[in-house]
Amino acid sequence: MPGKQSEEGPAEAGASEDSEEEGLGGLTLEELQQGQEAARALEDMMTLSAQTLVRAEVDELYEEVRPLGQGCYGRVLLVTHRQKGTPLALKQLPKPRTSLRGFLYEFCVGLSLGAHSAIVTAYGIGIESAHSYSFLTEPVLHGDLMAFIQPKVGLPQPAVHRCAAQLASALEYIHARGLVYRDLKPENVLVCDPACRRFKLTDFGHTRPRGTLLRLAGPPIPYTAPELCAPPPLPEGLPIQPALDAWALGVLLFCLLTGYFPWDRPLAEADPFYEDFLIWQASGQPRDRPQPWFGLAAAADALLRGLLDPHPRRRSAVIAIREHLGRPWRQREGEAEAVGAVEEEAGQ
Ligand SMILES: Nc1ncnc2c1ncn2[C@@H]1O[C@H](COP(=O)(O)OP(=O)(O)OP(=O)(O)O)[C@@H](O)[C@H]1O
Repeated sequence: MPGKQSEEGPAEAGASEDSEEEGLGGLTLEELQQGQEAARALEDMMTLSAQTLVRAEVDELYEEVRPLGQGCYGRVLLVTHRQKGTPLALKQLPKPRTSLRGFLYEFCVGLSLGAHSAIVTAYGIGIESAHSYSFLTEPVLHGDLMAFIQPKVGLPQPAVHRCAAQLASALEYIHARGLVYRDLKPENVLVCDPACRRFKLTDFGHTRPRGTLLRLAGPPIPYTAPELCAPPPLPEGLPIQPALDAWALGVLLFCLLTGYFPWDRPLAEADPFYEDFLIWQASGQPRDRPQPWFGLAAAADALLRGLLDPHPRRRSAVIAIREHLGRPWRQREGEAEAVGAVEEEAGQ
């Protein structure tokens, strides 16, 4: 079942200033500068936000209605403003697990990206309480994508197309600001309506400027790109690129189309499903097509093989999705499509 796995923790270092592309771990100078600008803008925003933190206990200001979700780092509550009654989502990060800097970082990344229609809107309110840090965003009340993916089936095709288009647009927006999202998975995609028409990306705790040096600190998951599993090009790690998100988007779309992960981890020596995929990727021959891919149509093959190219420089950008939206992504549409059609009518 797709989801419920978490990627690596960062082993970060500042980006190199070497002018040779080789010395930049494969990044061009322009790419490196884009990441450095994003890092500087975030630092400024964090300094300002630290000065305007509200110091109060959450229940003095907001009334808890119900939990909306729980992650490894924090919990998210539906609350209402005590005076105005406005419903809000409050993400609360316990102090023992989150530094002030870590909190400000996630808060400011969310604030800087929240104007996009497929990214959860952040309100510029950060709260420091005795035992936690919190910030407020718009509440999205239909849960996350995990609840909508039917095991062994996936999502109805029209919903997959909409989700793909909206997530690609959100990721393109993030990449254009010099950032890499790094945590694409169903739990971080919020669903705005029961017919799956609108989606919003949330959780910017792992987002980092392009060129940040990272090493895999835990076991890889299906969404982990293979370049992060390989020995890093620089001693401090891999300079991260938007291609990491393109990979994760390819894996997520496979899950939405089939209800399965394509593999457990992108390691040919340890995962036969990934090994079979690499053989097919290299040959392009129909006879090498792995069994889990049988139900996909030619447009989905072309899209996913581009997003899941093992070489990050050859991998398609997330926006490649646009070229493939008008065509079917599954070979045969069955029960799931019928359910989708009914839900769509109901949602109109
Ligand atoms: N604005 C929101 N509206 C509704 N539900 C939300 C909202 N934000 C988050 N959630 C729910 O809360 C869950 C946990 O939130 P989030 O991913 O931000 O926490 P986390 O601790 O950073 O998670 P992770 O372990 O993935 O890093 C999400 O999977 C989602 O179901």
